[in-house]
Amino acid sequence: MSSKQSIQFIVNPISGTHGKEFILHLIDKHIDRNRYDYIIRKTEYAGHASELARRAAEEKTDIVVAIGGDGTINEIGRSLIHTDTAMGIIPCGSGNGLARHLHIPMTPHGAIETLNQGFIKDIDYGIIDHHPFFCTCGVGFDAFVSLKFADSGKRGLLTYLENTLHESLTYRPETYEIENSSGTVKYKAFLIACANASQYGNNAYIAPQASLTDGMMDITILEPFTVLDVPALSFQLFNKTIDQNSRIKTLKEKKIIIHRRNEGVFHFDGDPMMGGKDLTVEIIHRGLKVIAPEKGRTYTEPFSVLQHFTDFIGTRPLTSTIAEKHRKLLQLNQNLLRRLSKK
Ligand SMILES: Nc1ncnc2c1ncn2[C@@H]1O[C@H](COP(=O)(O)OP(=O)(O)OP(=O)(O)O)[C@@H](O)[C@H]1O
Repeated sequence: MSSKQSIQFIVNPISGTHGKEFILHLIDKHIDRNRYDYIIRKTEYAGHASELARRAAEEKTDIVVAIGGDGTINEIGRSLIHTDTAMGIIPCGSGNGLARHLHIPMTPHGAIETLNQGFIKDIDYGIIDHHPFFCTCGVGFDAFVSLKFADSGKRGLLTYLENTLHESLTYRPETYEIENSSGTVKYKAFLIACANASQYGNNAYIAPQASLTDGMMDITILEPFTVLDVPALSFQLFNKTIDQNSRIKTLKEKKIIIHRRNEGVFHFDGDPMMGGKDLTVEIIHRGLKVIAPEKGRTYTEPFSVLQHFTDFIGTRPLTSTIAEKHRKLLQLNQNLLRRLSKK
C-alpha cells in the first residue's frame, strides 16, 4: 500500500477565461511526487464537480483540488464538508474570493507550492436556504445581478460589469426584516451580504472583518445611498473599510432569518437561486478542511486600492478601447459598488 497521499484534481474547463492545459502541465512538473499520487478529472457539465468530489471523499481520497472559480469551489466544497478529505484550490475564476481570503497564491505555480506544503486548516462554511456557501451569500442587488449574469449567455468580467452598471440605474432597494435570537429589525437595503469570507472576490471587501474560523457570519447591510456616496463606497470597498461608511450597517451572527415581502432571487457564492420570502442563513463552525498557506501570505504585496480596482475591472491598460468603454459605463453608473467576483 502506498504511503503517499492521494490527490484528485477537478478541472472546470469553462471557468475563468484561460485554457487549463498550461496548469495541468505545471502540476505534472511541480507537484511533489514523493508526497502525492494524483489523478486529474475534467468536469463535463454543471454539477459534475460535486459528483466527482463526493465519490472521491467516499473513496477516502486525501485531497480534492478545485481548478476553477468560486462556483467550482462551491460544488466541491459542499461534497467535502464533514469528511476527512481536504479541499485544495488552484484559483482560475474571475474573482477567487475564497482563495484570496485564504492567501492562496493567484499563480498556478504558487498554488501548487501551497499544495506541496500541505498545511491543512479547518474553516467555517455557511448555509442559506439549505445551500452551502463558503464565501458570501445574500439578497438584493448582487443577487439580482448574479441572476442577470447567469442569463446573459457569455462570461467575463466586462459582461458582469456591464450588467452591474446598467441594472444599478433602475434597481430599487427593498425592505427586509432580519431576525436573530434577540428579535427582528427592519431595514431598507440595496443589498444584504452574509459573509463567511471577507470579500466577494477581486479584493472587493464587502465584509472586511469576516473570519473563516470564528463560527460567525459578518452581515453587511447597504442602505439606500445617493450618488454622492458612490466614490467613498467604491474606495472603501477596496480599502477594507466599507464597514465604516454611514450607509452601511454591520452585524455578526451565527444564524439569522431574512424576511422579505416577496419570494425572489438570492445568491450563494455568486450563483443565483430562487427562494421563498423567508431565508435562513447560518454558519457551521469548522466544517471543511482546506489546504492553505500556514501563516498568511507567503509573499508581500504592497497594498494599493488602485491596484485592487484594476484587478477588479481587468488587467488591460486604461488607454485602450476597453478603457473607453469602461469610462462610458462608469459615467452611466451612479450606483456602482459591488462585488465583482463573479461574474
Ligand atoms: N464542463 C462544464 N460545463 C458547463 N458548466 C460547468 C462545467 N463545469 C462546471 N460548470 C459550472 O460552471 C460554473 C462556473 O464555474 P466557476 O465559478 O468555477 O467559474 P467562473 O464563474 O469563471 O469563476 P468565478 O466564480 O470566480 O467567477 C459552475 O457553477 C459550474 O457548475
